[in-house]
Amino acid sequence: MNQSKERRILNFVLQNAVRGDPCSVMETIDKYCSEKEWAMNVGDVKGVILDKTVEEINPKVALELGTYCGYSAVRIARLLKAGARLLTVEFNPEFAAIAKQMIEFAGVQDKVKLLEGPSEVIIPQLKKKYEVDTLDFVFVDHWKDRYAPDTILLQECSLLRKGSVLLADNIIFPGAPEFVKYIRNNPRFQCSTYLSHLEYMKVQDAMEKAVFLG
Ligand SMILES: Cc1cc(-c2n[nH]c(CCNC(=O)c3cc(-c4ccc(F)cc4)cc(O)c3O)n2)ccn1
Ligand SMILES: [Mg+2]
Repeated sequence: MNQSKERRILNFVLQNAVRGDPCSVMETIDKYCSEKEWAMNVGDVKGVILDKTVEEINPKVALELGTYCGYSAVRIARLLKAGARLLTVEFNPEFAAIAKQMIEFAGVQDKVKLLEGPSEVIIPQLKKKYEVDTLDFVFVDHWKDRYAPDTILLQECSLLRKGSVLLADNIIFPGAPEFVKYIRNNPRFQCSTYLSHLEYMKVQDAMEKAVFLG
């Protein structure tokens, strides 16, 4: 049975990147996906916006919705300080299996917990099952029609505190219009938009940063 694109990406990393070196893993994925096969990693251009946001917040507890191959989990985890952790949620079992190997190869597995399942099931489990109090940072990068409902669910589950930061990918392409409408008109969030480009393409995209005001 022929290999998936995600398996080809992982194999390219295993054969070409430096084990235990997160930057090498990121560079190798970006090389493969810009030269050989496009894939929906946040990528090296929007990745810098993600880096700056994580460095500014220096989160103790971070959540990622949409692991995919683990590119942004590696990207975020490499910046986390000792004792800080990233919980990342992936719905697709094949993607989760690839991401697990990617995260381990990069050597950031001690900072990352990969949770398999749909966001609407996992989010309500974070407090009791995964011992989360509140989230300092959330990277929203999963199904675009789940951005708004899951932002509401995070609030309903009391997972956000004054100053929690959400960073949402793909605000322009593929787009998350319900989320943009919800978050920009919501007095409980302070929003800013970072114009950029879709990963590995000249197509315009953007990221939305939303600070929860409590
Ligand atoms: C419900 C639930 C879901 C998840 C979940 N896990 N993994 C994902 C991946 C979601 N990501 C995307 O679909 C995505 C798509 C594009 C794209 C596609 C096609 C184009 F032509 C152009 C751009 C670009 C991107 O940057 C994206 O992020 N969701 C996890 C948990 N619970
Ligand atoms: Mg994305």
